[in-house]
Amino acid sequence: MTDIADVLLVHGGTPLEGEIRVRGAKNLVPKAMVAALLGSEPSRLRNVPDIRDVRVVRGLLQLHGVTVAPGEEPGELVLDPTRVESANVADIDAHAGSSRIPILFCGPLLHRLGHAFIPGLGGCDIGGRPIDFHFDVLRQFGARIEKRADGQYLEAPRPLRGCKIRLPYPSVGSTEQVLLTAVLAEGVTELSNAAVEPEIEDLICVLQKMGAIISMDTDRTIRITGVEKLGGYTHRAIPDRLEAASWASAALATEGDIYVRGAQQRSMMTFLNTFRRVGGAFAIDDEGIRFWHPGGPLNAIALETDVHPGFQTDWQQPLVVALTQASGLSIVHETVYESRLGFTSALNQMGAHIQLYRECLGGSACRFGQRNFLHSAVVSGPTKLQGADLVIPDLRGGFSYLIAALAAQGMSRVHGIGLINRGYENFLAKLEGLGAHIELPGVPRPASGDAARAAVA
Ligand SMILES: CC(=O)N[C@H]1[C@@H](OP(=O)(O)OP(=O)(O)OC[C@H]2O[C@@H](n3ccc(=O)[nH]c3=O)[C@H](O)[C@@H]2O)O[C@H](CO)[C@@H](O)[C@@H]1O
Ligand SMILES: C=C(OP(=O)(O)O)C(=O)O
Repeated sequence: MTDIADVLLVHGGTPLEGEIRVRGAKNLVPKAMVAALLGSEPSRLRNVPDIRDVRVVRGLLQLHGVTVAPGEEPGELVLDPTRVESANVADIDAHAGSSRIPILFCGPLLHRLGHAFIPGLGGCDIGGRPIDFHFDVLRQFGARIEKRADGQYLEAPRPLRGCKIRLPYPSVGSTEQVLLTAVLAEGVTELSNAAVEPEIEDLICVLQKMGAIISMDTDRTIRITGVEKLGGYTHRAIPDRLEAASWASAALATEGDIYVRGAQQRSMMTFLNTFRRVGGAFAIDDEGIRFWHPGGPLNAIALETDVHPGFQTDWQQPLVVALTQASGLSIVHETVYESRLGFTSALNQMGAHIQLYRECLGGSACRFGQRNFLHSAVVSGPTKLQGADLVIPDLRGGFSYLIAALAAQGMSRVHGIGLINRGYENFLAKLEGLGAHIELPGVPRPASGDAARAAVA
């Protein structure tokens, strides 16, 4: 049963207007925290958001003897890895919780301790999310992996050695696994078909600051020359382009106007082009990006998710809500995850017309085409949305339901909002600051000035 404090009442129909701030990227910050484990000195990470994935990694680092303390400026963490130690596997399991990051502890712990443990992983339920590439990679470095009832146990009988690896698909996590393992492995590692998302580039920046030698070729090949020792780093995390795009989609779907302080053009090029094709307006300055609905009808588009520099899959779900308001037929082809369109059935209950297909609709045939996955959608719009009872299925799906509820007429009851904390810092205060009419049953609303201040804090 859903906890009462986990239910949000949303009174829709009011455009979201005002300013919010995004801080460091969910898909970089926890990994930069793991990288600190590789150093022989403390590291300083800035622009750290207060989200659940950060708390999970903080807990796991502390279990391994890393001191994690606040730094001088707000949102700064100082991570001291000088006394790394083994942790109890039951404690690791208890802390790993909802995040996928624990698998990235493998390389650093194999280097520091000679052994590691992978607990059950969390992360969004948007596909099978196997970890076979991670295991293949770790074995190639020389790790031994043993599956037991409570998780996977790893050991490095000899120092890990650099190797030549080709990923079957440019997986973000597997690329990071290679980076975090290769930097202290003996010799050279060559990784081809690597993922090159902006968060991966930022992780490479972190590792380079620590003393790693990493080069990237134009053909998605990354070369890492192992070094004997790494120092600490001081780094400001890149802003969260996924959260920024979610607020942009919220502005469009609610016919609103949101200035996203911290949003950066460079990492959002593809999103911005798509947003403009749909008919959204934006203006970029040095501090952030303003997104708004310029009035008039929105345009239906064809959209295909892909690895960077393609349209990021985590942008897909929030934008689909805006596409329910566009005139005509939009086609969405999800090529990264096989089951990332299930959230649309609740949108249909609210009045949207979204039909799912097993075929690859759109540009190219993808890995899911000849299989039984509903991974393409046709969205016909515009449709008026009505408030409904919604149960949040995953992180971006959850934020999408908030957008849909805010765009809808009447009241929605959104269950399971705790999940949204995994990737959206302070989202309730941000919503309040943008003028959303929301209520947590049994919890008094802050004064509107307090909410507006909290939204940009
Ligand atoms: C914490 C984090 O950074 N999460 C992001 C990361 O997830 P994550 O790193 O888990 O995603 P991957 O890029 O690894 O996954 C992409 C595809 O590769 C497949 N795959 C992956 C690994 C493996 O061992 N075997 C395998 O088959 C997956 O099932 C999926 O179909 O990148 C995704 C793609 O940009 C984003 O949606 C997630 O927000
Ligand atoms: C899929 C996502 O994250 P994770 O990999 O942490 O589940 C996401 O951020 O949308």
